[in-house]
Amino acid sequence: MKVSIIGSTGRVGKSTALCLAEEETVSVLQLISREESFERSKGELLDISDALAAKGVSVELETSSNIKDVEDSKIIIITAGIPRKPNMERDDLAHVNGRIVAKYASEIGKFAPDSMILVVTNPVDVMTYVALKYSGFHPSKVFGLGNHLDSLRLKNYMAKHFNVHVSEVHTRVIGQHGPYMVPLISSTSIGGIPLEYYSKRDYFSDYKPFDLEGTIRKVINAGSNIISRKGATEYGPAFAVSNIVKTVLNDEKRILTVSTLIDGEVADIRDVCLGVPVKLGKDGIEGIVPFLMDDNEREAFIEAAEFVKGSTMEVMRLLEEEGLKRR
Ligand SMILES: NC(=O)c1ccc[n+]([C@@H]2O[C@H](COP(=O)([O-])OP(=O)(O)OC[C@H]3O[C@@H](n4cnc5c(N)ncnc54)[C@H](O)[C@@H]3O)[C@@H](O)[C@H]2O)c1
Repeated sequence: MKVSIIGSTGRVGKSTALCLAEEETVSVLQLISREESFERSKGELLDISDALAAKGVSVELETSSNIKDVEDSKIIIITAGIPRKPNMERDDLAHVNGRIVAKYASEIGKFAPDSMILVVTNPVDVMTYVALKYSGFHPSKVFGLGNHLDSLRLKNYMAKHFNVHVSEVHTRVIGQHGPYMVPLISSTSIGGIPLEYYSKRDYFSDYKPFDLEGTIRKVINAGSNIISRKGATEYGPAFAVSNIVKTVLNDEKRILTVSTLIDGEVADIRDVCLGVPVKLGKDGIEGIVPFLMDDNEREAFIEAAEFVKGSTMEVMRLLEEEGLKRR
């Protein structure tokens, strides 16, 4: 069970490394960095080793600046790339990060042809498509983190509002990891009871009206809100990545929302990567789980698809113009 992280000296990369190692999800963790970050990567490895000793956990940690060392990985996580600064949209990074992701995906296709790729680099839906096309992998093997994190944020806000354990909230966010995200409110339930019932009667003695619009705005702005205060998001993405990796390595068949290629399965949308609920197991995506949308959600999902597709096609055109050849 070898897992590699590309971009392992970055804030998301190193937090992900610690999280995966301390949960004993993997047996070998390969930290890949650029040549100029190699010493730093070694430092991260030593620091994580100390943490694991304190925890009494034994995971083999390796570090390399040679991409060839991703070979034999089951999953390769790409976190390499430029992060957003305050007041930037994720989409502003599409071209510059597209180059980085295309290069690594192509090398992964060459050195680890039987692996799976989990993309974290933003704008993640566009980058998932780039990784898919430049690795030459089957769509079931390439997926992106975005809406799983958004879904966790929504769950968390709702659990706090209704004062229930977070596991009682069943909800998800689909579409784009960004302003075109679509919270699936029509299928949201708390303790198995549809959300709409909670506005009709007082289920709890401490019931307060739920501000749905305000909560959705909070989820959309959650990343920016953290970035404007501390410069980056780290722990949320790292633990969300760990959920996905564990689900695959342990063949858990959990239904998580990841960015994946949509090709006619939803609202007749084709050839774009977006967040949808999928069943995940040891071979990656076992299928998109059919889900219900009301008319507004469907319209918003189609709008998200149009936006992400426009951005994706533009990046693919620029990469091809620059001579980056697909596998
Ligand atoms: N999908 C999500 O939910 C999510 C959440 C948080 C961050 N992100 C994204 O993850 C990426 C990393 O964020 P971060 O905060 O860790 O950034 P960071 O600046 O801390 O780390 C970036 C990493 O990428 C590497 N890197 C930078 N330029 C590179 C290049 N040209 N070639 C190869 N490697 C390069 C750096 O060496 C470093 O290891 C960003 O694109 C960020 O927007 C996504």
